[in-house]
Amino acid sequence: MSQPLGVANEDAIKLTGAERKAVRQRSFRLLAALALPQKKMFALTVLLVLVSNAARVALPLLIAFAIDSTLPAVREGNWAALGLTGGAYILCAVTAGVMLSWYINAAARISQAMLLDLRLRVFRHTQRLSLEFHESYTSGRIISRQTSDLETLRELLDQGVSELASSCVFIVFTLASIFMLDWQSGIIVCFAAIPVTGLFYWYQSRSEVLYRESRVVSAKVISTFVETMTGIRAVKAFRREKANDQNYADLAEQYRANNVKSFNLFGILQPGLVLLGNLTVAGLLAFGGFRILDGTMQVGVMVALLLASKRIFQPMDEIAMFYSSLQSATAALEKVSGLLEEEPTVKEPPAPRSIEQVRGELAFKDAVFGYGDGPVIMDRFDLSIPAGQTVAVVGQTGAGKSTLAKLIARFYDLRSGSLTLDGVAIKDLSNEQLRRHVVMVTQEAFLFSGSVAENIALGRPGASLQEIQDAAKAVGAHQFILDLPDGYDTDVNKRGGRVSAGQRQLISFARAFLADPAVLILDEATSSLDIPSERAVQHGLQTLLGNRTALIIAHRLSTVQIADRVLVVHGGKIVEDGSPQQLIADGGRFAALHKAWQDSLV
Ligand SMILES: Nc1ncnc2c1ncn2[C@@H]1O[C@H](COP(=O)(O)OP(=O)(O)OP(=O)(O)O)[C@@H](O)[C@H]1O
Repeated sequence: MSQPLGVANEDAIKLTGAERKAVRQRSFRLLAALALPQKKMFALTVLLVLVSNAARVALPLLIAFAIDSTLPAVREGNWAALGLTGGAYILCAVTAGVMLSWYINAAARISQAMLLDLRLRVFRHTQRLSLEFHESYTSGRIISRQTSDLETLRELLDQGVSELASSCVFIVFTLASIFMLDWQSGIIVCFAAIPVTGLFYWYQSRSEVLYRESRVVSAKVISTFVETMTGIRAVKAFRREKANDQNYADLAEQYRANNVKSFNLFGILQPGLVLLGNLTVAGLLAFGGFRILDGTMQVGVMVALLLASKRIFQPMDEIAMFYSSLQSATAALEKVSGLLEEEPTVKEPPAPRSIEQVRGELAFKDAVFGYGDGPVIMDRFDLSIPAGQTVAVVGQTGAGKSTLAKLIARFYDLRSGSLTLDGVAIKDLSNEQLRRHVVMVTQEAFLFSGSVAENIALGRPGASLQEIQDAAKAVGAHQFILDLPDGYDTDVNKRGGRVSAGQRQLISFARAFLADPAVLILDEATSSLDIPSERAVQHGLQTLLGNRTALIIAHRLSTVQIADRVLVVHGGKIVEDGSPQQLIADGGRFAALHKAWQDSLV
C-alpha cells in the first residue's frame, strides 16, 4: 500500500487520478468501519423497507384489478370480489404506513449511532496525535472537521440514506409492477434510464470539485474566525480589525459564491429529472393510447401504468437531493478520513519497559534532533544530569532551551542517539510511566475550566481534598485560594480568567507538587511579576523542587541563583556548564548575562 496521504493534500481541490482513488478508498473504509457494528439494524431496515414498499407498490395494481376485473363482476351482482380487493387495499395502505414509520425510526438509530462513533473517533484521535501535528494543523481546522464536516455527514445520514433506500426499492418495485402490467411499457421506462444516468454523471463530475472546494473554504472561514477570536487581544492591540474584516469578508464571499454554484448545478439536475419524467409519461400515454384504440390494452391497465410511471419519477427528486448531499458528504468524509489517517509521530512502545524506583537521572548521548524534516537543531548532543540536581538552562532566544525541555518530556523523538531516564530509553517507557515520572510545567500554566481543586487534582487524579490542600499549602497557594469567592470550588473559567498570572503559576506548581514526579521540567514564565508575587512564586518553586531532578528554563536571575548548575545553550549546543558562581567567575556568556541582569536591577 502506498504512503497514506493524511491531511497532506487537504487544501487541494483538483486531485490527480491516484490521489482521488486513495482518498475515495479511505473514505469508503471509514464509512464501512462505521456501518459494520450496525449490520443487524441494517438488515432490519432493509426488511422493513422491502415490506413497506411492496405494500405501497401493490396499491395501483389493486386499482387496475378493481377496474378491469371486479367492476364487471359487480355489474353481475357479485360484490364479494370488490369487497376483498377493497380490504386488501386498506391492508396494504396500513402496512405501508406502519412499516415506513418503523423504518424511519430504525434508520435514525443507525445514523445517530454512526455519527456518535465518528464524533468520538475524531476527538480521541486528534487528542492522541503528537504535538508536531498540532503545531502545524490549527485548532480552527480541527473545529471545522468536528463541526461543519460532521454536520454535513449528519445531514446525509439523517435524511439522505433513509430516503435513498426507500426510493430505490420503491423504483425497483414500481418498475416490476409496470412490467407485470405491460412489458412493452416497461421497456419504454427502461430507456428513460439512459438520459437519467447521463444527467447524474454530468452532475457528479461537476459537483465533486465544487463540494470539495466548499469543504476547503468552509474550513478556512471557521479557522479564520477561531484564530481571530483566540487572538482577540493581539487583534485589538495592533488594530487589526479592519484588515481582518476584509480578509474574513473575502473568504465568506468565496464560500457564498461556491454555494451559489452548487445550487445552480442542482438547479439543472432537479428540473432535468422532472422533464425526463414528464417525457416518459407522455411517451407511455401515446403508446398506450394507440394500444387501447387497437384493443390490445385495457383502460384499467392504462390508468395503473400512468399512475405507476408518474410515481416512478417521484422519488427521483429525493434521489437528486440525496445525490447532492452525498457529494457534499463525500467531500467532508475525505477530510475527516484524512485526519483519522494521521498517525502519532511519537508512538507508545509495543513492549514498554518500566522502572521500579525512579531516581531521576537523565542522559543524552550523541543525540541528534530537528523538527519534522527541518534542519538539525541539536547535533550530537551530550548531557548528563544526576538524580536530584536542579539545572537552570539559559541562552538567547531560539537557542534551543525549550527544545531540550520538550525532548525530555517526550513531546518529540530524537532522530538518532539516545535519551535515558535511569538508564532506560524514555521512548521505551509507557506513556503512563513517563507522564507519572516526568512532569512539565509550561509557561502558560494552562487552567482547564472547572474548579481550582479540580485543576490541582489533574496532577494526581483521585487525590483527596486534603491532599490537594496540602499541595497548595506546600507551594504557598493555599491562602489566596481561600480568598477566592468559593475557595477551592471557585470556577477558574476560561484560561483561568479569574486568577492573576502569578496565582495561575502557583496553582500549576501545586498541581505538579501533587503529581510528585521524579523529574520536573519547568518553562518559567517570562511575564514580569511584581516583587511580592515574584517572591511568592520563588518560594513556591523552591518547595516544589525539593530534591527531585529539575530542569528549569530560567528567565529570572532569582531562579538561576537557586540552581545547582547552569547550562548556557547556544545554537543547540551547551557552551557553558557549571555552578552559577563558577560561571560568573569564568567571565563567559553567563557572566555577561548576569552582569546585565544585575545592572537592570539597579
Ligand atoms: N515546532 C517547531 N518547528 C520547527 N522549528 C522549531 C519549532 N520550535 C522551535 N523551532 C526552532 O528550533 C530552534 C530552537 O527553538 P527553541 O524554542 O528551543 O528556542 P528557545 O531557546 O527555547 O527560545 P525562546 O527563549 O525564545 O523560547 C529555533 O531555531 C526555532 O526556530
